Amino acid sequence: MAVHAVRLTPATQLRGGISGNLSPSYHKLNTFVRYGCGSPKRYRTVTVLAALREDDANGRDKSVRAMEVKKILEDSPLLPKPLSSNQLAESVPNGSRVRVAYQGVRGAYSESAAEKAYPNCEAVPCEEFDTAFEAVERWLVDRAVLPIENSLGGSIHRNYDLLLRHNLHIVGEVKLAVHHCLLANHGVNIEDLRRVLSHPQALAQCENTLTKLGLVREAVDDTAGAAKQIAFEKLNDAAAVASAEAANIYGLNIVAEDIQDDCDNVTRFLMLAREPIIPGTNRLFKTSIVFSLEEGPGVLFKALAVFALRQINLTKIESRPLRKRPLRASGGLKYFDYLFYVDFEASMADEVAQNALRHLEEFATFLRVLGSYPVDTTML
Ligand SMILES: O=C(O)C(=O)C[C@]1(C(=O)O)C=C[C@@H](O)C=C1
Repeated sequence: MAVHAVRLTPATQLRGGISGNLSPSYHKLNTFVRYGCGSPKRYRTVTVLAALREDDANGRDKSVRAMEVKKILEDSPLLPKPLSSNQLAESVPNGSRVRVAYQGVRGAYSESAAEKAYPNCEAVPCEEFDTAFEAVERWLVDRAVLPIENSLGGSIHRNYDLLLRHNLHIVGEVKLAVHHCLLANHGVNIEDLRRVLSHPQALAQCENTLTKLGLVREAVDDTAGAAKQIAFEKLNDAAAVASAEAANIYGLNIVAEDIQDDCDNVTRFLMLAREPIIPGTNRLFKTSIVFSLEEGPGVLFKALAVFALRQINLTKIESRPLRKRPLRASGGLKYFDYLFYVDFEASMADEVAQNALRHLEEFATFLRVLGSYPVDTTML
C-alpha cells in the first residue's frame, strides 16, 4: 500500500513542531501524535489511518474504511506492535534474551540497572551514551538503560540532550541504590593514596569524603572503568570510586565502604526503546515531555499551571539550552533560550493528561512526549 503524508486533525496538530506535512512513514510519526490522540484504541486507529492513502480514505464510505482499518490493525506487517507494560521486563518474543545497551564497562552501576530493569537480559556495554542510543536505533540491541538523575549529584544533562537528538521512547524507569566504595590494589593503604579516579557523577556524590582524604579527582568514563584502570595499570597511588561488584570483577581491595555523602543515594535510569508502550491506567504511570516557550513574563508559570489546574503532580523539571541558536531578537542577539523537560504523574491514557497537554500546546512553541511509562515504585 502506498503511504502518503498525513493531514492531522486540529486536535492532533502540534503548533511550531509538526504540522500537516508529516513524513509518510508510520515510524516517523511524532510521539505526540501517537499519544496526543487519546486512548490506546484511538492511537492505533490514527496510526493506521496514517498508513492509508489519503485520497483512498477520503473516497470511500465510512463503514468500508472502518473495516479496512480493523483488518490492517489485525494483520498488517506495516504496524509493529507497541510494547506492552508487561513486556518490559520480559525476554524478546523469539525466546532469546533481551539485549540491553548501557554505558560503561562490566561492573558499572548502569549494568546493574539494566539487569534490574530487564532481569536475565544480555547487558551490552557501550563506550558512550550516544553509542547506546544508536545501538537501539540500529537494531543492534533491543533496549538501552541510561542514567538520568541522581539524588545527590542531580541531572545527567548529556542524556537529557540526547533524548531530544534521538528518536527513542522512554518505556520505563528504574531506580538503583548506589553504594560507593573506595577501591585500590591489594597492599595499598588509604594513606598511600594521592589520586582518585571515577565517573564525574560518582566523584560528585562522594565530595565530602574525597575532600577529607585530600585526593586529587580524575574524571573517567565510568566507575568500573576507573577500577579496571587501577587494576590493569597496577597503580599504587590511586583509588577508584566504584561498586563492591567492580572490586570483585577487577580483583581490587575495598579500602572504604559507603563513601557517598548521604547513605540514601539513588540513581534513576530510563529504559529506552524504538517503539513506545501503550500507556495504561492499571498502575501508577509517569509521563515525560519536553517543550519550549515564547519569551515573556509569566510564560513558564502559565505552562506549569496547565498541570496545577488539573491537580497533576510534577516530579521533575529541568531546563536545557536550546542549541542551534542564538536567535536574532529585537535589541540584539538572544543567547538564552531554553527547553523545559517535565515529568508528571499521570498516564497519557488519562484524559486529564491529554487535556493538560492540549492546553500547553496552545502556547508552547514546541512539544514532544518522550514517553508515558510505569513508575518504579520499588524505592518509594
Ligand atoms: O559509572 C557508572 O558506573 C555508571 O553507571 C554511571 C553513573 C552515572 O552516570 O550517574 C551511574 C550511577 C552512579 O550515579 C554513578 C555513575
